[in-house]
Amino acid sequence: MADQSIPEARTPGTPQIPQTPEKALNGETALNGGLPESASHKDGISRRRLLGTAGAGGLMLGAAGGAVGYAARPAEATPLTSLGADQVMFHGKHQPGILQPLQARGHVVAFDLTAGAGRKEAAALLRRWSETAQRLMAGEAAKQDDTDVARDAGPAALTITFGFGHSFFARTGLEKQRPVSLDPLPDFSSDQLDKARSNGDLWVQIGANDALVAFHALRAIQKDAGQAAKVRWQMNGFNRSPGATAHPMTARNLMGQMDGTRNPKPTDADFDQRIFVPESSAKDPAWMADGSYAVVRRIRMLLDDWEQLSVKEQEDVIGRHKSDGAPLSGGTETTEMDLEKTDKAGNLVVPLNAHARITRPDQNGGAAMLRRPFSYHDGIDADGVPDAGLLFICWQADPLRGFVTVQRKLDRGDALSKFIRHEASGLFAVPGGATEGEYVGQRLLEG
Ligand SMILES: C=CC1=C(C)c2cc3[nH]c(cc4nc(cc5[nH]c(cc1n2)c(C)c5CCC(=O)O)C(CCC(=O)O)=C4C)c(C)c3C=C
Ligand SMILES: [Fe+2]
Repeated sequence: MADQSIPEARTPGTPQIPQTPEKALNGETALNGGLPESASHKDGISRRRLLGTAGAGGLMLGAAGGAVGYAARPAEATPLTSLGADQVMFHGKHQPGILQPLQARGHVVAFDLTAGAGRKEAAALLRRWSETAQRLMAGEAAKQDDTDVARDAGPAALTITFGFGHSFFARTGLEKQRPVSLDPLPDFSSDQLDKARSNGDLWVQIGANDALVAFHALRAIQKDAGQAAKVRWQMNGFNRSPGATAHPMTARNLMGQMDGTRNPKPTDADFDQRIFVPESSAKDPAWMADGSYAVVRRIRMLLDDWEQLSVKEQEDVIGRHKSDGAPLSGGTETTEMDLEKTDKAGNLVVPLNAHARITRPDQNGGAAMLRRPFSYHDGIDADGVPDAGLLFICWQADPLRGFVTVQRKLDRGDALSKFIRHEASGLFAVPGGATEGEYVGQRLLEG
């Protein structure tokens, strides 16, 4: 099929408004992309309407600029809602899909290179994937054989992120470039991992605030793989839809808890150091500069057992109130937890094995990670048990200092562990973002 993109449909001169990553992550987004509400009017369209809700972080385009790519949009068409118009830029220092707010839909998919495919085919694949990601994230059609699934929709904050697994490097003759941080994760006593749904040569994370936009991207990425790579496993997830709450709030997981409260923030002095590989790293190859390591765990929630607990028992497992996420030691969601506080009987109000106590960086030698999960639900097993839980995805500069340190601690006595089961696992090196004219991973594949 011919290229359907009509770039001239983008409003000429529509400004691209950068958002600070801090606002992006926390969902504290100005409706007008940080400009005064009354700022400017363009052709009678208010700036607010033009830009839409700047909720996706990265660089945003708004309603008039977000829906290019499919023809037959009437000249007088009503602009897209802010949700559809939200656009994240593909090019940048870091790949998209790390710093942006959680999207309502997510797909994660791992590929293995096929028998005949090596470095050359992998490079061509990453080039194709990068072009597709750039086009789809801009609301354009795929270059070849677009399926029309996202026709009529804007980019809806679509992000597509690419990573390399341990096995990729031997397959492509690039063993010398394999980061030591990709060494296999240790076994944990609570693991019940399905090897067929773990790891993989290549990993792609897709997020969007519209289910059709997300599926469209997944299908395009799969078709681009062609003869070079085959799907190894694929998982689907979701989060709350933007706008579902009266004001931006921390997401809830399928146990009903507020989950994400204590995520590191880009304004933290050590944020970059904890989450991204520095430009000159003694431990990492140069091609990983500005990249990050993603640990992906499919964690089933044993909801029948969990839901037997009283709310008070559930709160003791986590160490925070279920209603508002406030620590059991008092205050609001953002109040610092008082680890020493005792009740009248002298018992600690935040139990020693509470999940939110033992995962704290100050209890783990500073270990920190950026958690950016999706919930999942894959139906109900024959015995009536929901196959549901968390696609736990966390980002860090060093998985040994981040995920592994904390998971070892959890293994030794987390109150939550009775109610969850780790069923699949992956560890991927996610290189820095591509610059204009570059594809993701080029510094590795052509370095
Ligand atoms: C190894 C890392 C972690 C796994 C695995 C994990 C699983 C998991 N967590 C929840 C629910 C909550 N986690 C919370 C906090 C929290 N969890 C981790 C790490 C892992 N969680 C960290 C590093 C933190 C933050 C600690 C801190 O900095 O204080 C919370 C509390 C609210 C919050 O801060 O987000 C909840 C709730 C589930 C349900 C789960 C597995 C299914
Ligand atoms: Fe947690």
